[in-house]
Formats: sequence, structure tokens, C-alpha cells
Amino acid sequence: MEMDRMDENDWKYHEEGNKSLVVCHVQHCRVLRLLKYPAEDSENPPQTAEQAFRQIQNIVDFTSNVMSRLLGDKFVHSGEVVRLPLEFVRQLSIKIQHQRPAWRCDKVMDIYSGCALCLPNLTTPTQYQPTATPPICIEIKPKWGFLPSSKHVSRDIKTRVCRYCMHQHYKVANGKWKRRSLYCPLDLFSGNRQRMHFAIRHLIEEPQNNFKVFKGGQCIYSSKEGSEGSPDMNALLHHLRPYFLRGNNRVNGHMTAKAVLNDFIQVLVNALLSPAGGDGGPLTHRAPEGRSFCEASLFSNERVRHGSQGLPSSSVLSRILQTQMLDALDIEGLYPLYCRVEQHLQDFPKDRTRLQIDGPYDQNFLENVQKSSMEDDGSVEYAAAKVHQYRIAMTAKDCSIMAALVPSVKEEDDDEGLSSQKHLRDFRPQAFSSSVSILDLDPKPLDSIPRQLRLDQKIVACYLRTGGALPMGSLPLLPNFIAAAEREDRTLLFQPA
Ligand SMILES: O=P(O)(O)O[C@@H]1[C@@H](OP(=O)(O)O)[C@H](OP(=O)(O)O)[C@H](O)[C@H](OP(=O)(O)O)[C@H]1OP(=O)(O)O
Ligand SMILES: Nc1ncnc2c1ncn2[C@@H]1O[C@H](COP(=O)(O)OP(=O)(O)OP(=O)(O)O)[C@@H](O)[C@H]1O
Repeated sequence: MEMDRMDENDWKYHEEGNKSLVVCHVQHCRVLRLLKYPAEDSENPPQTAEQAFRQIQNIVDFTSNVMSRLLGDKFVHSGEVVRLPLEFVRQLSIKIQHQRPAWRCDKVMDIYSGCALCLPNLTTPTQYQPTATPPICIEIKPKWGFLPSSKHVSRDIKTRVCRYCMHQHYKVANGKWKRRSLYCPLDLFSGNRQRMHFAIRHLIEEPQNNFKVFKGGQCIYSSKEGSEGSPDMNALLHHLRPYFLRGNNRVNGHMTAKAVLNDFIQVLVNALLSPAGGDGGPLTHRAPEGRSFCEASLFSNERVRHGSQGLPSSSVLSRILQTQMLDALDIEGLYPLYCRVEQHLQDFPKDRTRLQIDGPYDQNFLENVQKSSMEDDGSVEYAAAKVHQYRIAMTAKDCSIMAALVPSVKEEDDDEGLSSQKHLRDFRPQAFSSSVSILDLDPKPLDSIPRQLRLDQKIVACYLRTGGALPMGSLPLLPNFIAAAEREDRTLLFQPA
């Protein structure tokens, strides 16, 4: 990419999160991830161009020297910082503005620094031969996969109901989402296929910001925050059906909605359980010490027919879970150590650099963090190491997985026009290759820790206040959806020829 010849017409709006906005190239498999600032800062950028460059370089360093080593380099793309012409960035911002979701417009795209992070476009994987059907990519933000077992946890409920399930009640009570998701991360991270299937069904049903589907690089399925309606699952099924044409589940040549959904979830579960293939990183799988079931999950313990298999140690979910578990103290045990660091920095501001509070996230950073002693000797070094471990765990609790499912090319694909062969081909089971990546591995700032404590307290208080009950109408509609889709199936089957 020649940075001095950048043309905004070569780029289009892709997606955005809370802190960054992503545009993708119309031809090449590249994205630019640009920083966002609060809208009130739009006239006065909160940092200089050099600070913005440093922030993005920190993301690259943290991703490659810390997260990639913990999660496995096969899953992680660090990208590179690029400097862009300011006029290009301004024109791009104007061009994409109308495509941005209203609920993300409390922040504006950074048009001042001219810096961005350039990454491969993970929704259009290139390492596969082109097939008639483009790859389907599924993005999952799995969130916290374990219950804390730290002795510092003051409320018993936190050891029985997972943070995501409790947070759902808080989010519905505060109007962030209209309906509660029945997805439970502990089911997804269980490694048990039935529980994982159950978890993904609930992600599909109520995706919120935890689930998106892309086809040929376009987002075809996601939630809109605050929206009344559910996303269009019939449209999703319409997109998925051609990928899952197979003999077994057909009724008179037509595949039921339930069968399409089941096959889709099964292929996704396979991708999530597949091994890294390369250097999976230095972790060995350690099972969570707390309970492995969340009391709020609707998956009944008794339904696990074949016992809990656990996660394969080099699978993407295992890697993420192990990294999340670096939070061994829970925010309640961590907060006093954070205060020790803060106090020390007030007394000795120059130690901010020595303790690597804002980086640099160089090769030594992870080693220093890992070799910290187990026992608290009262030092600021011990406290800083624990705070760093917690921040690494926070990143793993907020990252996303992108699983690209690519239909395997079959020999008969070249035999266009041979209708009998085509007929045969349609009835063979569809095979997929998959490639899995992890995105959004930014370091979390030190000052996010007090916010985490406050949020933890609010979530628990809200859950205890409501006793886990929710307002009428805030439960999702999957059984209705399946029933409706099956009714539609029957209608299709009995259409007159
Ligand atoms: O604190 P949480 O668990 O609500 O997570 C925040 C996410 O909310 P979620 O619950 O996933 O809807 C939040 O996601 P949304 O903006 O809600 O899509 C961000 O990911 C936020 O990270 P950052 O501050 O932008 O780096 C996340 O904040 P931190 O990971 O920094 O805590
Ligand atoms: N390399 C990539 N390829 C394709 N799509 C991407 C890529 N990186 C990000 N995206 C898309 O852009 C969205 C926003 O990116 P990202 O999650 O990194 O933003 P964020 O602002 O850090 O998110 P958060 O709200 O979690 O803080 C992602 O959810 C994903 O859909």
C-alpha cells in the first residue's frame, strides 16, 4: 500500500467498537483500524499525533510481545502502525459517517493524528482457493469463561453465577439491551459439545455485541444496540442454507431450518475446538478452580450425556481461558494492590517508566510480569506485577474470536452443466476448512481498574436486588423463531409446483 497515494474511494466502512473504527479496502484483504475519541473532544484532540502513534505502537507491541505469546502466534495478527495523509483521513471520515450506527456516534473517528493500525482483513481470508461460495466468518466475543475462586471475593453469588449472566440483568435494567441473552460463556468454554452448541444457539438468538456473521467480508447478521426487534434469522438461514446442503437432513430435497442451524453450529464448534497447529504458546491447560457451571445457565447439568470433555489445550478457547485466569485475585483482591501502585506513583512519579505502567511492552515485559513472586512481600514491584497480570487478563476477557469457515473445493465444481453430477454433488456432505484468529488485543489502561471495581459492585448489587428476575418481555425468542422457521419450511415444502 502506498501511503502517499491513498484514495478514500478505495476504502469502505467495515465495523466499529467502543474504541476504534475499522475500514476495509475494496480490493485488497486489508483493514485500517483508526482510534476514536469522545465527540466532545472532536475540536481538540485529546492527544498529539505522536502520542496517538505511540498508543498504536503500544497496541502492536502488546499484541506481539505479550498476547501472542500467551495465546499462540497462529491465532494472533499484530499488524503495523501506518501514517496516513491527513486529507485522506478527513475525506474518509466524511464518506463513512452516514454508515456508522447511531449508538456508536458518541465518539468520533480520529482525523488529527494521521495514524492507524493496518491489519489483514480477517473476514476475507486469502489463504484459500476461491470457491463458488465465499467464506463464512463468525465473530464471537466470548467474555469471561470462569467463576472466580479467589478468597477475596466478598459475595458468594459471584462464585455461583458468572459475570456475563449477572451483567445481562444490569444491561437490561439500564436499557443497553432490550432483551437478555441466554448465552452463558461457561457453556461455551466447557469443551462439552452439547453445552457449546447450546451456548452458540443462544448467541445466534440474541447476538448483542457478542456475535456477528460475515459472508464474503460483509456483515450479514448482528444486533443493533437498543433496537426493539431481533435480527433477521430467516435472512441468516437463507445465507447459510447453500453451505449446508447435504443428504442426511433433507425432507423431500429440502433442508429444515433446524438442520441448517445444527450443521452450522457443529462446524463452528469444530473450528473452536481445533488445535492451533503451530506454536500454541507456553501455557498448559489448567482447569478453573471454581465451579464449572453457572447457576444462571439454562443448560441443565444432567443433560451432559457423555461427561465434560474439557477443552483441548491448544484450542483457541483454551488459550483465551488460560489467559483470562491470570486474574487470580478477582478485582476485589486486586484493587488494594492497584491502590498501592497508585500511591507509589504519586510519591515517585518517575517510577512509572521503571514499572512499565504504560509500556513499553517489549520482549522483557511478560517475563518480568511472570517472574513476580507468589507471596506478597509488601513491595510496589509485587503490586505492579499483579496489576499487569490483571490487565492482561482483562484484555483476554474482552477479545473476540474470528472463525473463518471455507467450504472445501470439490472436483465436480469444474463440471458446470453436467446436471446429473451436480445433483450428486448436492447430496454429498459439505466439508469445511477453518481458520481461527483473535482480535482486539489492546492493553487496558491502568485507570480502567477503579471503573472495573465500581462496575463489579453495580452488577452484583443489581443482580441481588432483582434476585435474578427480569422485566416481562426481556427474554429472547428462539423457540418461537425455530417454530416459525419450521412452519416456513413446511410452507415451502408444500408449495404447488
Ligand atoms: O467492562 P465490560 O465487561 O462491560 O466490557 C466493556 C465492553 O462492554 P461489554 O460488556 O462487552 O458490552 C465494551 O464493549 P461495547 O462498547 O459495549 O461494545 C468495550 O469492549 C470495553 O472495552 P474498552 O473500554 O473499549 O477497551 C469493555 O470494557 P473493559 O474490558 O475495558 O472493562
Ligand atoms: N482485522 C480485522 N479484520 C476484519 N474485521 C475486523 C478486524 N479488526 C476488527 N474488525 C471488526 O471491527 C470491529 C471493531 O474492532 P475492535 O473490536 O478491534 O474495536 P474496539 O473498539 O477495540 O472494540 P471494543 O468495543 O471491544 O473496545 C470488530 O468487532 C470486528 O467486527
